[in-house]
Amino acid sequence: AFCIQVINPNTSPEMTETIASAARRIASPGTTILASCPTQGVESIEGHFDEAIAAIGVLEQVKQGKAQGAQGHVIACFGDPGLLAARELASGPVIGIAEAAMHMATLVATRFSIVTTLPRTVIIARHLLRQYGFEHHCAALHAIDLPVLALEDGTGLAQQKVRERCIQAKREDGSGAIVLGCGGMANLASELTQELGIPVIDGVTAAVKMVESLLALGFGTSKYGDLAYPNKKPLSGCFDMLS
Ligand SMILES: O=C(O)C[C@H]1NC(=O)NC1=O
Repeated sequence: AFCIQVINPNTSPEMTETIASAARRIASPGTTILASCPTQGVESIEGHFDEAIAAIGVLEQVKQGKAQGAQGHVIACFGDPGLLAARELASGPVIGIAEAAMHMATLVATRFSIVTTLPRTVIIARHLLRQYGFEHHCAALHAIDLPVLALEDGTGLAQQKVRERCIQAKREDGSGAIVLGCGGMANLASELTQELGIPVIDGVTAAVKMVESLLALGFGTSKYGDLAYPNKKPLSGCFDMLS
């Protein structure tokens, strides 16, 4: 039985719920999901500035999750904000949804496409592909050109745009799989997989299963080298919460 913390790095309660329900749906029977989002920060993450703010909230949540017994952590934002810093703080595995979805896509197809929200986050996804070494696996990146919280506005427009973009990507890119580029798309993957007949991969569910796998294998984050716990030093002002 595992306890896995799933962190929505933005402060949207609706998106936290979307993410939490996807994580709980896929979790093994014995796995408890602790879903959370930062108490302060930014309601959606749509660029480098937002990610810098969100990363502090991720660290605060990881610290709290450890205290609540979390054995592993998921960072449920497609920019994987604060991933390496969170790995320094954590004992258990920490997996970002972008890396999780990308890894999974490479296991089932030779090429994958990414469908995300805004054009500017396409650029950030490109940075991640390079950082993770998946550039040559990714055939194309697409944006639905709607803000992240359009996924939670109840109109269904963003969901329809994601569906259209996935259909277009399958037709045009020659990709065998599609990666959904937002935590708020977590509830769309299984229906789109059925409709398109190819793996449409959401990073929230992928990351939960990867954390479960690492825990089942007895692996946490390696604390040898640059992911060792941070050097002890006084943290001033609002950062005291991270001491
Ligand atoms: O980068 C994106 O478009 C999506 C990313 N932003 C956010 O607030 N949650 C996410 O998954």
